Parts: sequence; structure tokens; C-alpha cells
Amino acid sequence: MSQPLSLINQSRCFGGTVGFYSHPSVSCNGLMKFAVYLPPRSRSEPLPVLYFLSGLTCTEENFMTKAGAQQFAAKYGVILVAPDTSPRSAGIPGEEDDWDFGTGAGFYVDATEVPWRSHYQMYSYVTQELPTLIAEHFPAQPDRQGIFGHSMGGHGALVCALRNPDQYRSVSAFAPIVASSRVPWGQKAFTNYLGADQEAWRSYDASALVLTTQLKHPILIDQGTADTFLEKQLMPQVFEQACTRSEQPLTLRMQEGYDHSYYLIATFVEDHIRHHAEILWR
Ligand SMILES: N[C@@H](CCC(=O)N[C@@H](CS)C(=O)NCC(=O)O)C(=O)O
Repeated sequence: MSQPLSLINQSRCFGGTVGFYSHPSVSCNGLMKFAVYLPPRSRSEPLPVLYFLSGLTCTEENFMTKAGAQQFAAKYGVILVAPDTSPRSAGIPGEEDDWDFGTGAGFYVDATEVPWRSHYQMYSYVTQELPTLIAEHFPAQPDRQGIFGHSMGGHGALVCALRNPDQYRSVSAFAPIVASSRVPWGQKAFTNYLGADQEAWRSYDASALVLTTQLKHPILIDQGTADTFLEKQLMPQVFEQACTRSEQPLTLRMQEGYDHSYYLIATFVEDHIRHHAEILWR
């Protein structure tokens, strides 16, 4: 049976439509929001779907309003889907206290710890519930899915792809947190969502996962050299070394002078959408 979906608002964009939706989520035990861009071509044929996971403090809006991605989704014929970054107003004490944990910082994990586990099931939401909903309500080709993201969302995209190589054909990231178990943002989130046992963290650490799973297609990463989070939180060299060890093809592009903002994404988003479209349309 089709799950209910409410349209919040819709705008024409590059001949297609950007729509914002809400729905009661089973995984997250509350209302969740997401955004969808349907290119003009989707009116005549089903298209591959490319998921974008945003970073800390973001909602389903940041990518749609700041990345300028719709023109390229229209050009290359892919549907874009951008979910929110966490449950909201879950009623969990302290959920609004920090910008890098709780609301806006779900880290795309299924929390196992009280009190977070009652709502913070973002891994199941993104990999199962949302794709099912998209396939039910939009002209999507469910067997052609790709995923990309920024920062915390780059971590999420890499983890989702590495854990589900048959579900996601293509993956890329902007300034991703690639070694989540080893950096302060990841350690804070994982201790609270997953508990102190670091063994449980491995299944959400891209640099650990890539040692045991190989993806068929190369991974594309863009990282700005002027990103203030580069050394302490992002550490792309850790992922690069792990990819070399496991012979996973990786294109890591260090972009001179770019910072952590959406200007990095806007500059290189066409390259990423082309990377996905070339694989998804094969
Ligand atoms: N609030 C943090 C920064 C958080 C941040 O940079 N968030 C990134 C993702 S990790 C983002 O995309 N922010 C929203 C935006 O730029 O639209 C600070 O002030 O240092």
C-alpha cells in the first residue's frame, strides 16, 4: 500500500519542478521532510535517482537552494532527492543543544543507544524507507540509484554505497568525513548514538568499510585545500590510503583555495552529476 506524502510547496525550475514534501516516517518515528527535483524528461520516461545527503546544520533545503544542481540534473536526466539530516522535534532532552549533534546531525546511522534510538534511524530511513517512497510516488528507475553528499553527508553517502553496493551503482562526495571513528565530530556522534564500544563504529566508517568492500565504479571526491575542517575532521588521506590498500579506484581532487562551503559544491556539482549519470545510464 502506498505511503502518504504531503506536498509542502513546488516551483518550476529549468523546465522541471522542485518539490518539498513531508511524510510520517516509520523508521524515524515522526514527520520527515525531503526535497525532489524532477527534470523535464521525467514527464515522458522514468529516470535514475541521485540522492544527496547534506552536512551538519542543514535541512532538505540547503542543497536545492544553494548548489545550482537542477540545471545539470535536467541536462543529464537524473532525479535529485535531498532528505533532511535528522529527525526534528523528537522530544528528546538536549536534542537542540549542539550544532554538531542531535537535530541537524543524524550522521546517517541507526542509533542503538537510549534515548536516541527511538527516532534517530537515519541509515534505515535513507537506504530503505525513502527509496521505497520515491519509487511509489515518482517516475523513478529504482534499479538505477546513485548517492552523493557533503561533509557529514559525504560520510553518509560513502557508508550507504559501501554497505549496499548492489543498491547504489555510483557514489561521490564533497569534503566528506571519511574516517568518522577517528575525528571529533564522528567520535562525539558515535559515542552517543552507538555507544562506547568502537567495534560498532566500524560499520559506519568509510575508511574501515572500504578495506572489505570493493565498488565496481570509481569513487569521486572533491576536497578544498582552504577548508578549515580539513586536518582535524575530514582527513581525506586516510581514505586514500585505505583505497590504495584495497585497490578501490578513487579520484580524489584537492581543489586549490576552496573552502568547506556550498561554493565548493556549486563549482563542481556538474562534474559530480555527470560522473553519476555516466554510470547510471549504462
Ligand atoms: N556551524 C558551523 C559550521 C557548520 C557547517 O559548515 N555546515 C556545513 C556542512 S558541515 C553546511 O553545509 N552548512 C550549511 C550551509 O552552508 O548552507 C560553524 O559555524 O563552524
